[in-house]
Amino acid sequence: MTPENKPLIAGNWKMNGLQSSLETLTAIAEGVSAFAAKTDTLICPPATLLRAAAVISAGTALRIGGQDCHAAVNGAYTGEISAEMIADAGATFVILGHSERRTLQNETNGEVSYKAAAAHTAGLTTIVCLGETEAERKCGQTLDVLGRQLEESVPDGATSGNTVIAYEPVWAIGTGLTPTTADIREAHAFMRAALEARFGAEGKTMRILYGGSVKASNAAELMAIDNVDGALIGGASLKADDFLAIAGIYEAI
Ligand SMILES: O=C[C@H](O)COP(=O)(O)O
Repeated sequence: MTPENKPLIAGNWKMNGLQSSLETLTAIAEGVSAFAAKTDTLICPPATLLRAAAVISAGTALRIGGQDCHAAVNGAYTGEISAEMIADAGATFVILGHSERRTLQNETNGEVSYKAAAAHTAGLTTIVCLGETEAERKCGQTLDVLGRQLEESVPDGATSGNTVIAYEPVWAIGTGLTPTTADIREAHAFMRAALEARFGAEGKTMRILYGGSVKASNAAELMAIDNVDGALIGGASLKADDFLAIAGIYEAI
């Protein structure tokens, strides 16, 4: 990480959040200012809340992001949202390649890379998600899977300023399960080496988040692991107190 790239605590609301949820977002936007010196914070709400969330967070330390974007600039893609539309709404980040999309939408590494390039063109910072399935882990394929996903999902124009990596073991998402500290250390060290080999100094400082059942109870242990530069949080980001408890973790590390 670099001084301008502090650890990042990001919340992915997934398909959760109505207009009434903006009260929670307001509480988060107000609360993260206490941690802004040490920690970057981000909430990625559903697209229906993006503009309102950007208006609420304007002038605060909280950043807003989308959860996906189309690779095209515009056109006949019913139901899709372009990177430019996310930026136009006032967001500055976008999550791409989340396993729930890779699995449910059969999203490929190549599609993620094209989307990431479009997001960079629109001025967004991408959070590119990677992770092995339980079957791949049991077959000892974790590092092979991560290496291939890194190589094929991250476009050549990636820098530490426009790209964040999120390692999310698929079997740890929403399950309450996490890999061992040793397994997370090994995966993040492997990804760091792969990023440095491909992107040089940019790869050395590109942030690598951990995601998968991060809670206030385990965040300190997880965030203290080498090459873990923050977290991508699902369930624990839906309540302000839960998210702020994790966002403040670097105050104590
Ligand atoms: O994007 C967030 C990840 O899917 C983790 O979700 P979770 O914290 O509910 O396990």
